[in-house]
Amino acid sequence: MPYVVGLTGGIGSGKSAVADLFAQRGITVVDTDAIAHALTAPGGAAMPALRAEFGDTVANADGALDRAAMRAMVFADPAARKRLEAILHPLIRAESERQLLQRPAESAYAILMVPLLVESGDYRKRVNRIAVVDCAENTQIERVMSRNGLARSEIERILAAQATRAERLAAADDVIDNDGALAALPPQIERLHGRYLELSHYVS
Ligand SMILES: CC(C)(COP(=O)(O)OP(=O)(O)OC[C@H]1O[C@@H](n2cnc3c(N)ncnc32)[C@H](O)[C@@H]1O)[C@@H](O)C(=O)NCCC(=O)NCCS
Ligand SMILES: Nc1ncnc2c1ncn2[C@@H]1O[C@H](COP(=O)(O)OP(=O)(O)OP(=O)(O)O)[C@@H](O)[C@H]1O
Repeated sequence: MPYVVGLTGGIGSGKSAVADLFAQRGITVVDTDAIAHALTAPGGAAMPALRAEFGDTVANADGALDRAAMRAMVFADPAARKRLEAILHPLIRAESERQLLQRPAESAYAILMVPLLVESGDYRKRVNRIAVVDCAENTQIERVMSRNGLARSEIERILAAQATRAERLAAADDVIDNDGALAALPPQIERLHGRYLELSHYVS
């Protein structure tokens, strides 16, 4: 079993920026957001079940999930979000497990990147350690507004569906501070990488 570090953080906190720095150090990154996107791409394995549950209008002409429409629906309606998650989460979990087990031997440990890790008992049990990318809520909102062009109110609804900053910090073994410049990340990741190499050495 590989040593697995769970990487989490709220929307726009900087998980992808942090994951890239681990990947540059030869570490396998299993990205559950990327898996969710693949499952809902044209011909994606989740699309038949999503059409059956929500109707054919959830798909675009090319067969991919209409992400903007689904986002508007599920972050306004917790029951719809549960129906979406009931279809996607088991598929995401199975695929992430498959990718973890397939990791190349050169990767001494693996990063499992899960936005909803703190919220999920299953993922918490699966990981050996939890690293949280942390920044102020307002920083998250500003970054997502400039990246996706989403309205502040829409981002606030997504934040409301996630654990709070305090809940995430309470679950963290390691905290990566991403309130500053991007240049502040590599020294933090270098230090954690050294620590994870040591820790994985003792369990493998
Ligand atoms: C609602 C969907 C279609 C919106 O798509 P969109 O392209 O706008 O966002 P994307 O998938 O890139 O996710 C961006 C971020 O939104 C947040 N988010 C996504 N799903 C959820 C959720 N169910 N609950 C809370 N926050 C969520 C996360 O911070 C994530 O990093 C999409 O997020 C989705 O299918 N969500 C359900 C699957 C899921 O829970 N994914 C989280 C990874 S396990
Ligand atoms: N320290 C930083 N300074 C400035 N911009 C940053 C910083 N960290 C991340 N960003 C930018 O903020 C946005 C969100 O970062 P990133 O995509 O890494 O977050 P994420 O946690 O993976 O987001 P999501 O949950 O939405 O997938 C990106 O456009 C990224 O380039």
